[in-house]
Amino acid sequence: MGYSVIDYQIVQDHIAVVTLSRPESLNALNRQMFIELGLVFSEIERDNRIKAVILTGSGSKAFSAGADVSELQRLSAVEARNFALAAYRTQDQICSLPVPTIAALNGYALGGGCELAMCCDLRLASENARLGQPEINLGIIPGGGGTQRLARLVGVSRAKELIFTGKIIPARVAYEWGLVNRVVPLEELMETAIKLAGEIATKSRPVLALAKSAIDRGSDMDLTPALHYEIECFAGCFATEDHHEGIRAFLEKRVPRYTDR
Ligand SMILES: CCCCC/C=C/C(=O)SCCNC(=O)CCNC(=O)[C@H](O)C(C)(C)COP(=O)(O)OP(=O)(O)OC[C@H]1O[C@@H](n2cnc3c(N)ncnc32)[C@H](O)[C@@H]1OP(=O)(O)O
Repeated sequence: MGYSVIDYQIVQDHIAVVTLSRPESLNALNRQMFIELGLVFSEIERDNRIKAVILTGSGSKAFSAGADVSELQRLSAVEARNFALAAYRTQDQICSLPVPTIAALNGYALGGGCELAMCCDLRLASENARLGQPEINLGIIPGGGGTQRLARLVGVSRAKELIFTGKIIPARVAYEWGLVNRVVPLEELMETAIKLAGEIATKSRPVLALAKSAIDRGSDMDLTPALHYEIECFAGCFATEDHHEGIRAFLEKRVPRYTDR
């Protein structure tokens, strides 16, 4: 399928790379971008070969500087709601993809860009990356999950500090706060992301999906139902062919050969 504001590639058989591609506006997120992200993530979901997805931005300056401010400028309250709902649907597709996702933050990840990064399972940042929710400086608040996902990742206090001040933090601070998993030089970012994706891709696809579901759905529950949900996911592993292979390979002292069934 042809895309105009994103780029899509499959590298090393099992790894998909989706690139936000509007470098002239620091990969600002417009309606078309959300439409194409929805389409590409549907394509990825249907492709059983893919075992890890990397989401990054074009150029060396930004992952995404947020929602396209020139589009926001024209919105009525009703249209703003529809825009945020459309973004929510795409984000929900990304969050519930049964395959691990890695955001490779190659520069600014601001506003909707930071919100999109927080929809991924893991975040790697280049040393020049800067993260924040500066919407307050435009007279608005985050509308793409920033008030919720940021607070869950860094705690309510730090989320409030970022959202109330619009302050942008460097990658190092984002790492100290637990907002990104790792910080690497820009030149090594994609190599590191592909290496991590490759490591994940050696595991069983259905078992990765069960691990992701146990963590994500469980973290939206109280502890007791979450622990019961984990038990269901654990039991689900025993319905896969791959768990036989994993256990057999361990006992035979060899590397498992998963078939993703
Ligand atoms: C997920 C659902 C969304 C829900 C709501 C989300 C809301 C938002 O995300 S609001 C936007 C939040 N982001 C921002 O406020 C950041 C805006 N950008 C900046 O502050 C700066 O561009 C910068 C600090 C990121 C970089 O500054 P600088 O190095 O000086 O680069 P320029 O400002 O010259 O930018 C180059 C070029 O890109 C255009 N641009 C940057 N960000 C956006 C944007 N968010 N929307 C539209 N266009 C953007 C900028 O206007 C420049 O274009 P030209 O003037 O044509 O060269």
